[in-house]
This record gives sequence, C-alpha cells and structure tokens, in this order.
Amino acid sequence: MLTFEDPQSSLAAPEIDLPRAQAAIAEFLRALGRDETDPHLVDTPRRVAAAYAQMLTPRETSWTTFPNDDGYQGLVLVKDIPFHSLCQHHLLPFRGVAHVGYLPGTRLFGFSKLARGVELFSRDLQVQERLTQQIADWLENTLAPRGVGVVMEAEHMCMSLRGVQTSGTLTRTSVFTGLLSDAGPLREQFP
Ligand SMILES: Nc1nc2c(ncn2[C@@H]2O[C@H](COP(=O)(O)OP(=O)(O)OP(=O)(O)O)[C@@H](O)[C@H]2O)c(=O)[nH]1
Ligand SMILES: [Zn+2]
Repeated sequence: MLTFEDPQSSLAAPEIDLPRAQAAIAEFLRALGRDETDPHLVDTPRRVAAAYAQMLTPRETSWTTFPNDDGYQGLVLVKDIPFHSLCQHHLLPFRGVAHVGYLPGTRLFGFSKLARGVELFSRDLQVQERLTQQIADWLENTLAPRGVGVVMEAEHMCMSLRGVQTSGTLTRTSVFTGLLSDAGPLREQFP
C-alpha cells in the first residue's frame, strides 16, 4: 500500500542566493546599456531577484488526505485552475489553466490540494510536458487512485513576445492514466 508523502519536503528545491541574483541582474542591466542611477532602475535588481525568487517558490501547505469511507467511485475533477510558470528555455512566463482529476481509490484529497499541487510543480523552471507529467505522477504516488487525468492549456510568452511572436496561441498537454487512459464518458468530462 502506498503511504502519503509530503511532496514539498521530498522536492529538493535549489537554494536561491538572492544577493547573487541581484548582482547578476545589475550586471545584466549594465550589459543592456541601462543607466543604473536612473531612480526607477536603482532598486530594480533587488525587485527582479525577489520577483524570480517568489515565482520559483511554492507556498507552504499541508497535504491533508481523507479516507474514502463512503466508497465514492466517481470522477473528482477540478477544472479551470489558473496557473503560471517559467519556461526553462527563455525564463519567460507561460500561463493558462489546468484541469486535474482522479478516480479515487481508498484516499481522497481536499479539493484545494489539487490546485495547490499545480502550484507546487509550476513554481519551477519548467517545460509544459514535464509539468503535466509531474502533477499526474504526484497524484498517482500519493493517492494510488484508479485513474488520473491532467490537462494543461497555456500561452507561452516566449512565443508571444519574441521569436515567432504568435500572440494568443494555446498549447495543450495531457496525461491520462489507469481507468482514464482510454477514451470514454469519464474522459469526456475533461475540457
Ligand atoms: N516542448 C516545449 N517547448 C517549449 C516549451 N516552452 C518553450 N518551448 C520551445 O522551446 C524551443 C526552444 O528552441 P530553440 O530553437 O533552442 O530556441 P529559439 O531560437 O529561441 O526558438 P524560437 O522560439 O523558435 O525563436 C522553442 O521552440 C520554444 O517555443 C515547453 O514547455 N515545451
Ligand atoms: Zn520559452
């Protein structure tokens, strides 16, 4: 039988060295030919370092689960969970919505934990495929459900603001496992 583990403690997030990040941003601004004495820029290295630190740090949470004493067999699906992450290739945000569901076995998550799980894995330098897979693996490993579905749809700023500059495109990724692996009425409940 699987036991519940705290994913936050088992995820070894790298330490963020804020003063070093701040110095690097100051150097970056100099490389961009900016006047670091401009009153609006003077404090920018600190702000940018703090912003990235925040975007790379999930909020602490307790990962409460409950026994499925009533033997609920249906799909639990939390739709339209807003999320944002940072693309590993350009360090630019990608943002969109996640739909996360599972077919319970013996344990249930409080609904909010599905949204918190999305946040937990989003606060990293990511690619969307890995992010989707990590959320699905986490549900599998913590709840041992009869099936898991994770669908994510996001706009990548690295495609919108630079490079190909195709604003508004959405990329959809999905992982389905167990009884949700095959097309059917349960899977059709996912957007
Ligand atoms: N598979 C995948 N690709 C991503 C993701 N985020 C960004 N990318 C892509 O990563 C690729 C990086 O490709 P490169 O050719 O090395 O970088 P680039 O020259 O900046 O590419 P362009 O964006 O086409 O200008 C780009 O095609 C991005 O669109 C993601 O989450 N998953
Ligand atoms: Zn990118």
